Amino acid sequence: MSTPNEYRFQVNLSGMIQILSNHLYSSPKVFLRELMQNATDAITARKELEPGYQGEARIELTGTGDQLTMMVEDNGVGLTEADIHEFLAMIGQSSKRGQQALLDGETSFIGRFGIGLLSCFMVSHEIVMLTQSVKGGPSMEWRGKPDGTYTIRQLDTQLSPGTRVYLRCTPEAAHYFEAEYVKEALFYYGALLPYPVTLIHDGVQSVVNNDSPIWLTRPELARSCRAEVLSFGERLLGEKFQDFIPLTTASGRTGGIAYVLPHAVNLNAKRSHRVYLKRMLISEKAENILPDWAFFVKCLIWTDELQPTASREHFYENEKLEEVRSELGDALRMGLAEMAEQQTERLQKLIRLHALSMKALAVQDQEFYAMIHRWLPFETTRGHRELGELIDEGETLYYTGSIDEYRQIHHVASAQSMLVVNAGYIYDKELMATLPVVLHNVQTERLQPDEVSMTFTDVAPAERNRYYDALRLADSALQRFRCRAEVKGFKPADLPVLFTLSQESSTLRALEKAGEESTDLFSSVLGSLSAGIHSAGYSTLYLNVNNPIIKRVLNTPDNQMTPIAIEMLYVNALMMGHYAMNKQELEVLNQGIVRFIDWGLRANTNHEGDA
Ligand SMILES: Nc1ncnc2c1ncn2[C@@H]1O[C@H](COP(=O)(O)OP(=O)(O)OP(=O)(O)O)[C@@H](O)[C@H]1O
Repeated sequence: MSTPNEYRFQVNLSGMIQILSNHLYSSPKVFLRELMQNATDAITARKELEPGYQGEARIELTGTGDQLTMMVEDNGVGLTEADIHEFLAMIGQSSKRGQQALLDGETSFIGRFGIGLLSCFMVSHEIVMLTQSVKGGPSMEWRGKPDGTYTIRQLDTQLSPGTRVYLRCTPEAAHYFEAEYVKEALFYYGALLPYPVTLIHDGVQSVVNNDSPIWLTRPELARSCRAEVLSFGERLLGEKFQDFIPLTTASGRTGGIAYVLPHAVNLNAKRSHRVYLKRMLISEKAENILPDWAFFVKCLIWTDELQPTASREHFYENEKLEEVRSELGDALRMGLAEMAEQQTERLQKLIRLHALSMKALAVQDQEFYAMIHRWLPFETTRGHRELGELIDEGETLYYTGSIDEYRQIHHVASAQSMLVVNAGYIYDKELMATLPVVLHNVQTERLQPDEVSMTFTDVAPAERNRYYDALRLADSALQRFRCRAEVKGFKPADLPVLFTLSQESSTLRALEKAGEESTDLFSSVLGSLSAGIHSAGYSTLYLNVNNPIIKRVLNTPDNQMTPIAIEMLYVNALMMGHYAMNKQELEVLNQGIVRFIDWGLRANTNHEGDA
């Protein structure tokens, strides 16, 4: 057997660049972020060698058209010839992964994957780097091409330590090299950088990041610089905010500002925050850095302890992230608690705008619920009210468990001034159920629609006897819907009937509806399930003796008209209660409408004939 020959994998660099640009980076514009990160890391490395060293970065734009060139210069550590061979000539190799960093995942640098520089090939056909290491040696030039070839040469002149990267734009990327665009992009990525970033164009120099405000590193000071914090948020996040909550953590290695969104947000809206790693913008879409309930804020967060993924757009889901997320959540919660104690008007305003968020949080945290409960809004039979007002009424708080249940009873309940909360919306049922646990002097009780009938007035036996014939006709008309008729008096008088379902009949209706829409096999399974609850599954159609139409129906029973009128009132009550109708009920509705039109027209023709 011959010995196997050993070969080395070859990398198709242009193929890899395609993959990176299509799958890793969201847009070619990220090349500037990668260059700024490298400059920042180089300055950090130099500061480690020379504590107190003042770093800076300069970005110069020259030329026009296809000669448009960008130069990004830093006064960081630079590279020796050996460094170039080790780190620039080898994709995936990075000078930023020291032994310790590998062991504990901690590093003072942003880069770690050894691929960031390749993003420059999305906007340029060549990367030229001139560099001088602080360790000495000659100044070097490295030229890399997207086909994977590169050249290295020693320069005749000695540069001062640091690195310059030159890129000449491709025609498609010209936009990313325009001065206005570059200025905005530099601010976007580098607004918080702790060293000056200067843009030079047409002989004009401008520093794009002014001095970092003090509250950046110490968010607890932000409150005393309110106007400045708000205008900073507006410039960075493009929205006019009116309120914010500083976010601090115990370690002080992550912090930020949570700007309260000035508009209500959809529960499903993406909760993306802007995160700076070592003061450099890493992600504007970080979704996983705050708890889910924090959808009423947009945050600027800075951290030096989390690890970004290679795309930089997310952070690794690890224990550290979990810890930071929960600490930031606590800080937000504490900010709200402080408002509840000291600035109730501010909190009230916030809750009005973001009630859903507050309710989500209150469901999770009873202490918080107790603190803010007074301002939570609910829909009730007495209009939209805040919970504090409802509690002050001093009554047991009745609530329904679904919107449909509420619809069934709210006419009757509100006509009788009965206070019922519609707890059918998200979180409301849980909040009503746990309220007595949170506030011991408050009673709540879930109301079933059939319990509302208890507030009806009974009809005297003699009067009831008079309706015997009409009720018999009504019962037999409703028999096939497993419903019975009952006469009661209730308000409002213009409500002719009220339909209520017991728990069993509600299940039965749902099973039957599902059966109609399922395959034969499944519907027979559902059929056998429903057989078990048939006997108990009767619903009730309450006929309101105070209503003029019902009075007429009850007082003039008619073998032909009464059953049809009762059937129509029955389907009408189903519609009012938002029940899904089965086929049989829909047929009744259709036939009834046609019949009534027919009668109406006939009656009209007869009148005309009379005339
Ligand atoms: N401005 C610079 N100054 C000094 N060294 C640099 C500079 N830019 C790049 N390098 C060197 O080139 C290497 C490769 O850079 P590249 O941006 O591709 O990857 P990285 O920054 O190490 O990691 P990542 O892919 O996570 O950004 C770096 O590890 C660093 O050694």
